[in-house]
Amino acid sequence: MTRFKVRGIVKFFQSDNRNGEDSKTPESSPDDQTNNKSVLKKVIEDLSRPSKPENSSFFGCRRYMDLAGKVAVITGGTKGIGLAVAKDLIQNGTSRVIISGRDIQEGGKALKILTDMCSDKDDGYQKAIYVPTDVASEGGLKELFDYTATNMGGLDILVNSAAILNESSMWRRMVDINVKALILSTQLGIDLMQTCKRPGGVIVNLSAIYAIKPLPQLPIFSGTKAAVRSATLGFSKMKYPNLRIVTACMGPTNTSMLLNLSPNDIGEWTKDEQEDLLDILKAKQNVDYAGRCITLMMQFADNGSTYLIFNNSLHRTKNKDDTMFRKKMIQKFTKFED
Ligand SMILES: NC(=O)C1=CN([C@@H]2O[C@H](COP(=O)(O)OP(=O)(O)OC[C@H]3O[C@@H](n4cnc5c(N)ncnc54)[C@H](O)[C@@H]3O)[C@@H](O)[C@H]2O)C=CC1
Ligand SMILES: CCC(=O)/C=C/C=C\C[C@@H](O)/C=C/C=C/C=C\[C@@H](O)CCCC(=O)O
Repeated sequence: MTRFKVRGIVKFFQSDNRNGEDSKTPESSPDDQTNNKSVLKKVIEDLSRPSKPENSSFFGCRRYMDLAGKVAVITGGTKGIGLAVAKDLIQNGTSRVIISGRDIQEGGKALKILTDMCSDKDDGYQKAIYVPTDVASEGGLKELFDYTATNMGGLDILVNSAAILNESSMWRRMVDINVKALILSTQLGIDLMQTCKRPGGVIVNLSAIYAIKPLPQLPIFSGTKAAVRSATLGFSKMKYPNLRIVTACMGPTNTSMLLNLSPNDIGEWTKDEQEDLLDILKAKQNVDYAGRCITLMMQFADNGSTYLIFNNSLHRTKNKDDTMFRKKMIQKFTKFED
């Protein structure tokens, strides 16, 4: 059990990241394992500072957004991390949670889970709503935001979780869904949050740890997630009044794609690459923990901040402006001298 306490909110998480993954790991020497682990450890140390779950504040942030009366839209909310966020929002008093996703059967199942959760404290209106949407379709995305504007009168929370992982000839679709759709959704979210009766809100865009340290096995996926991170930071620089736009870099999380992954899926890579990947995957985390962290980000995170949710712990990156070419950043590069 992991105890997670923030400003009086106490939640308990069952950590399941040790569930049998060792049995899937191919043999490697203890030295190799130590080396891989130390590389990974260094990446995390370099880019983040450890969370302090028992702290009475969230990384010293003073802001707190009350979820009561809020309307949330979650793209890719019918499964995995998106659904975990939806559950967490319902549990913590969000008034309306709209989940969207392509697959109607999946949407129906997710809606039942959410509806069952809120039936005993229903205030006479439907808290969870499923809107079938293919985010790859511009028209479909616009309909989702039009629906929200018309039926909810505005939007306070947007989580862009919809994505796919496919490095095959389908990679163009991956770019369409992971990058183009997320950018359009962010723009539509900003527009609605700006123009509704209660202007402002928070947008959380889901990136990946591979945006920071690309995986050789997933170059295109890593690239899409780097684009998400950078575009999100760029949007945050526009400093829309009362609007926060933040990035969650996800580490491997127990969702369907990862649960079904076996070492055979790892393909023809070098031994070092395979072990590096397996080391990362061994750190897979509880999906509900990921959902909880994303809600906390919504409530507390500063505009433009990036958080890493990795191995059942939450980290905030040191630099808000880490993609900007500042003097200090330039010093990290070797200058060309002829
Ligand atoms: N699970 C993990 O280990 C990691 C996840 N992430 C990111 O976290 C986010 C959530 O991932 P998971 O929950 O693991 O994935 P998942 O596959 O469990 O769920 C993805 C959701 O996106 C939806 N979706 C996919 N294509 C869509 C489309 N064209 N239109 C509408 N909805 C669509 C699916 O229906 C599903 O509800 C993604 O952005 C993913 O890239 C990043 C790194 C690691
Ligand atoms: C929304 C889907 C998504 O982004 C899910 C991400 C889940 C996990 C990413 C990461 O933690 C692990 C990936 C490991 C991949 C390992 C092997 C590859 O061979 C899989 C290739 C899958 C593909 O091409 O579709």
